[in-house]
Amino acid sequence: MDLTGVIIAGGESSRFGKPKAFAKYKGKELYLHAIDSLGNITNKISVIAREEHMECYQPPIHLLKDDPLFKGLGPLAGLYTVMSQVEADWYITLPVDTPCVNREILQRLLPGDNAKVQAFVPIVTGRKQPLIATYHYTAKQVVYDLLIKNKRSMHGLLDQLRVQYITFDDSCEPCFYNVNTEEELRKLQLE
Ligand SMILES: Nc1nc2c(ncn2[C@@H]2O[C@H](COP(=O)(O)OP(=O)(O)OP(=O)(O)O)[C@@H](O)[C@H]2O)c(=O)[nH]1
Repeated sequence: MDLTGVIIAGGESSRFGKPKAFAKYKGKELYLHAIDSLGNITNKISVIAREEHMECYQPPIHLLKDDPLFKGLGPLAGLYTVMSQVEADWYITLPVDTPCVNREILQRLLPGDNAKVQAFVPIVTGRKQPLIATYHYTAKQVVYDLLIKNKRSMHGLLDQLRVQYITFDDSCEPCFYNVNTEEELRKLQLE
């Protein structure tokens, strides 16, 4: 199985006030946490970053910027970018701001035998987590069709794919925590 890891890091970090990718959690930048987590399951990883930050990542990293057609249209634009520029059967996505996702979680999202499934998506405490999920390359056209109509919702994408939902125990919720503000990161450091 050809699986590419995708770190979605092209957001504005407006609530955080500075680029989240380079904020430190437990002494290490958030983007490096994401690389380490995905590195447990694949050695092919692409980071979809903002153009103005390309120089700030430490090589060797495969960096991409949003396809100009959909630049800034949210995480869906990041998914489209990697699907159109990196050939793979499957893409496993991770936002740059979820430093507690671990190998056990990602392993449960690896594609299974059901050839009809186009996405494996976690559900935790009743909430779908489409940003931390695995997508088949056949989803690319669906992503394109949404973005070209300026539809940016990842949940909207799920509505149009054959999805297998993976339900996680409520106790896993902290692993899915995503950091939006500096205050949230400070609190997380204390836990
Ligand atoms: N490639 C790409 N990634 C994005 C884009 N917008 C958001 N993301 C990423 O998607 C994930 C979730 O983004 P949000 O938390 O909603 O947005 P954010 O820009 O990080 O933060 P805010 O500006 O405070 O909303 C983060 O990892 C972002 O880096 C985009 O337009 N392109």
